Formats: sequence, structure tokens, C-alpha cells
Amino acid sequence: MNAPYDLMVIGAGMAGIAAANRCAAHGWRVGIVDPLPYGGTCALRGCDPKKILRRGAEIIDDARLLQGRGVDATGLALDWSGLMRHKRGFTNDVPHDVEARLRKNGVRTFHGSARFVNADALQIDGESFAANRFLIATGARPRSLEFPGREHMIDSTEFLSLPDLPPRIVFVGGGLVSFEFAHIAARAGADCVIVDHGERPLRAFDPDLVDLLVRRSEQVGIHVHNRSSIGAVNRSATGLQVDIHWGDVVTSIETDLLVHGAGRVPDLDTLDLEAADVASGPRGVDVFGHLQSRSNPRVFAAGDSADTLGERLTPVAVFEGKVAASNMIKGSRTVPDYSGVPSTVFTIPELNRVGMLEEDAVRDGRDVDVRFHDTSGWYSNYRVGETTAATKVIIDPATDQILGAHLLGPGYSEVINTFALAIKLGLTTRQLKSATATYPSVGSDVGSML
Ligand SMILES: Cc1cc2nc3c(=O)[nH]c(=O)nc-3n(C[C@H](O)[C@H](O)[C@H](O)COP(=O)(O)OP(=O)(O)OC[C@H]3O[C@@H](n4cnc5c(N)ncnc54)[C@H](O)[C@@H]3O)c2cc1C
Ligand SMILES: NC(=O)c1ccc[n+]([C@@H]2O[C@H](COP(=O)([O-])OP(=O)(O)OC[C@H]3O[C@@H](n4cnc5c(N)ncnc54)[C@H](O)[C@@H]3O)[C@@H](O)[C@H]2O)c1
Repeated sequence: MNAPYDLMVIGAGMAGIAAANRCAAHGWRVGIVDPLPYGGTCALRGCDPKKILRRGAEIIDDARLLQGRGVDATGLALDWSGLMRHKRGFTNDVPHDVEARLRKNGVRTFHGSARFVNADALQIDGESFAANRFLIATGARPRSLEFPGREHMIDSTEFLSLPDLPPRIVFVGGGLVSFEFAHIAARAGADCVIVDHGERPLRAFDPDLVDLLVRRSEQVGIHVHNRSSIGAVNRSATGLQVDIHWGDVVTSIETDLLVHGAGRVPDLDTLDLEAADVASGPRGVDVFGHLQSRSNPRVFAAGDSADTLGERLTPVAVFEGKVAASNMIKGSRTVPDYSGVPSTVFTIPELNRVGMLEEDAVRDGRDVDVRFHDTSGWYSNYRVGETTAATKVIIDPATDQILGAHLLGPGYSEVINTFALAIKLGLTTRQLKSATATYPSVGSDVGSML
């Protein structure tokens, strides 16, 4: 057995890295372990590579929107393998850079899969390491699906490394992964089908804006099936035969690729949590609000593998990692502040949300002022040729404070950050309108959205 560490961090993604660096800066003896190259989902298999691929798709769409208005987009096409090279130009360096920074900060880095052997020690490749504290930051993995033929399905990691993009793609699930990937693939020329078993896709977003996005998606060759599920998948002479169930009706379609976009679950199975008396449930490690395990006080958890009030997003993983580190160092019980966390579906155009949905206000019987605007005819959208754009802002009439903002349109993933700040700081619409933005920028539309 090695001399005890002050902290062993399990998982070198956003949450784990943030916590390891903070505790090492405080002078703690810290170790971190991951079986995969360092950097985690966001940098290597999620947000960052995805948005690099989206850039190519954006350029195609931008050009097509101005076809006949000063731009000749005929013959414009995505070079998928070139785009993949562009992606690797970023992702290739991440593991080395992340690990070098951790080491420079005094963190000992390990490669391998960790599992607990008892309440105060874990094992990596047969070697045991004791520690005073452990941080579980193992992230999430695709949910298991049970339909016959599921072995033909690829996951988001594989999609982001496809050497070629086939012409026909079916996505299982109508969440963020499927919509974002389908919007990229459609601009690359693929015919896309999204099969979702819910009443409507993208459940966490404003339904009026989702309807508009679904219509815009149909226009670019993405077909969305609600209340539908996959019955079975079989290999055929020319691809994959997919049976789609819609109530009692079964439709068979041919595709070249089946992609998992049906949600992710905490990645805890390899940890042997029982050996360390760490309780967990379907939403992750069972923690108090301040991120300490309810059953083993030596253990904290953060990011996608922790059962917290936070959404499964990178900024949340980072600030949970930092709050967990700070609580471990100080012995404090600070609860992360989840207010004003924005999220974006990086479709083209993008769909954004921060704060309360209109339906939350209705459910709570709360008196709110809902300001909806079809912004498709506004100057900013005319300029780029976008014909689908709208905003909905939810305001508390008693205080004039912003409770929620929902934006669909080009450039609005930057604008949502202004609303996020307003919600975090409790700004009134009057205060927000008093700010001056550069003109003509998309941000200068904020006053008119209120
Ligand atoms: C396709 C995709 C796109 C996304 N896009 C966005 C986006 O645009 N914006 C956004 O905010 N969020 C996005 N997300 C979500 C975001 O990536 C996650 O919320 C975030 O990465 C979670 O960070 P984490 O540190 O909790 O986990 P991760 O980054 O997943 O890190 C967990 C690490 O733990 C390791 N691990 C697992 N088991 C063990 C073990 N037994 N021992 C040691 N190590 C282990 C894993 O190998 C992994 O490297 C996206 C997710 C996906 C899948
Ligand atoms: N831009 C971003 O911030 C971003 C992008 C991608 C992923 N993510 C993160 O990754 C997580 C996972 O994304 P996701 O898109 O896989 O999941 P999701 O939870 O966003 O959506 C899953 C969808 O699949 C449907 N579904 C579930 N099982 C199904 C089945 N058997 N058949 C048909 N439909 C089914 C659900 O009704 C839901 O609409 C997200 O919750 C998010 O936290 C974030």
C-alpha cells in the first residue's frame, strides 16, 4: 500500500481536473486517474469536437441562406474527412496538455480504471492507494437500450470520429445529441430521421420554439417522429432495416447508420461503490447539496456522475468540481449556486434556454408576463437570411426581474449569456434596457426582446 493521498480523484474530465488542480494549489497531495486519454467527454468526445464539425455545417447553411442574394452556393459541399482533420487538430493535443498542466501543478497522474477496495482505499490495475478523501467524477455513458439489433447502433463518441458520413442516418432519441448531430449531418447532405418516444422532442426547452425548430429541421432534410420507438434493426443487403413503432403502426425504413441519442446515465458500474459504502441511484452518487456522499463522508462527487440539482453540462461539472474541492479543503458545506445556468442546443439556428419555462410558471400558478417575438423579420436575421427565429422572455411583473429566457435564432447562443447574467444578478428589464450594445450586433436586439 502506498502512503495515503490527501485526495484521489477518479475521472480526468472537467469536474475531476478542476477539483484536482484546486486541491493541489492548496498544497494537498493529489492523485488523479482515468483509463482514457485525459480531458474527458467535453474536450475529446462532446462539446468541443462537435462544435468544430458544426462550423463546417454553419458555413454551408450561411451560404445557402444568401443564395441568389449576392452568394452563389451551388456546388458548395462539406469535406467530411477535412473537417475531421480540423477536429483532430484540436483534440490530438488535449490529453498531453491537460496531463502536463496537472503534473506542473503537482498532481500525480495515473492511467487505468479505478475501483474501491474498502472505505478508504481504491485499486488501479491491482495496486492499492489509500486516501483521506475521494472525488468521484466519472461522468456519464449512453443509456442501455434493449431493442433487437441494438449492436448495429453507434454512440456519440463513434459519430464524432466517423471517417465518412453515409447518406442515410437514423437517430434514436430526440434530445440534444440527436438534434445537434442531425443538423451537422443534414448540411453534409445526409437524409436524417429522429425517432423519439416522447410527446415532443427536446423536452427541457420551450415548446413553441421547439416546434419552430422542428419545422426548420424538416426543411433541411431532418424528419422527426414523436411518440415512436425502434422495434428491431436487421442488416439488409443495402444497409440496415429499421422498424419504427408508432402506436400499433409499424413502418420499416432503410438506413446506413443508427446513432444513439437516447440519453446518458452516470458511469458508476466499474467503481464497486458497495465496497466503500457509497450509496447511489439512477441519477448518480447520492450526495448532500454540498456534494459529500450521504453514506461515506470521505467521498465527494461532482459533474455527470453526481445526483445533484445541476444539469449535465460542462460549466456545471466545472463549478461542482471547484465547490467540492473548496468544501473538502475548508470542511465547509457550501451548496453550488445553480441559478442562471444557460444551455444551448447547437442546431442551426441554435435553441437556447435559461431559467424558468412558461409551463413551470403555469404549473406553479405564478403570475408572469410572457413576451414573445417572432424575430425572423428583424434586421439581424434579414441580414443573414434566416427565416426562423423567435424569442420568449418570462418576467415577474411584481419586481420587473427576468425569470426565464428562450431564444431561437442565429447568434442567440451568445445573447443568452446576457440573460443568464441578468437572472444571476437579479437585474430588472429596465436595468437591462439601460445597457448600450454595439450596433448593429445581435446583442443590440436584447432591448427589443424585452
Ligand atoms: C456528444 C456530447 C456533446 C455535448 N455537448 C455539450 C455542450 O455543447 N455543452 C455542454 O455544456 N455540455 C455538453 N455535453 C455534456 C458535457 O460533455 C458533460 O456534462 C461534461 O463533460 C461532464 O463532465 P464530467 O467531468 O462530469 O465527466 P467526463 O468529462 O465524462 O469525465 C469523466 C471521466 O471519468 C473517467 N472514468 C470513468 N470511469 C472511471 C473509473 N472507474 N476510473 C477512472 N476514471 C473513470 C472517464 O473515462 C472520463 O474520462 C455534451 C455531451 C456529449 C456526450
Ligand atoms: N449542447 C449541449 O449542452 C449538449 C449537447 C449534447 C449532449 N448534452 C448532454 O448530454 C446529455 C445526453 O444527451 P442526449 O441527447 O443523449 O439525451 P437527452 O436526455 O437530451 O434526450 C434523450 C431523448 O431520447 C428520448 N428517448 C429515450 N429513450 C428512448 C428510446 N428508447 N426510444 C426513443 N426515444 C428515447 C427521450 O425522450 C429524450 O427526448 C444531455 O442531457 C446533456 O446533458 C449537452
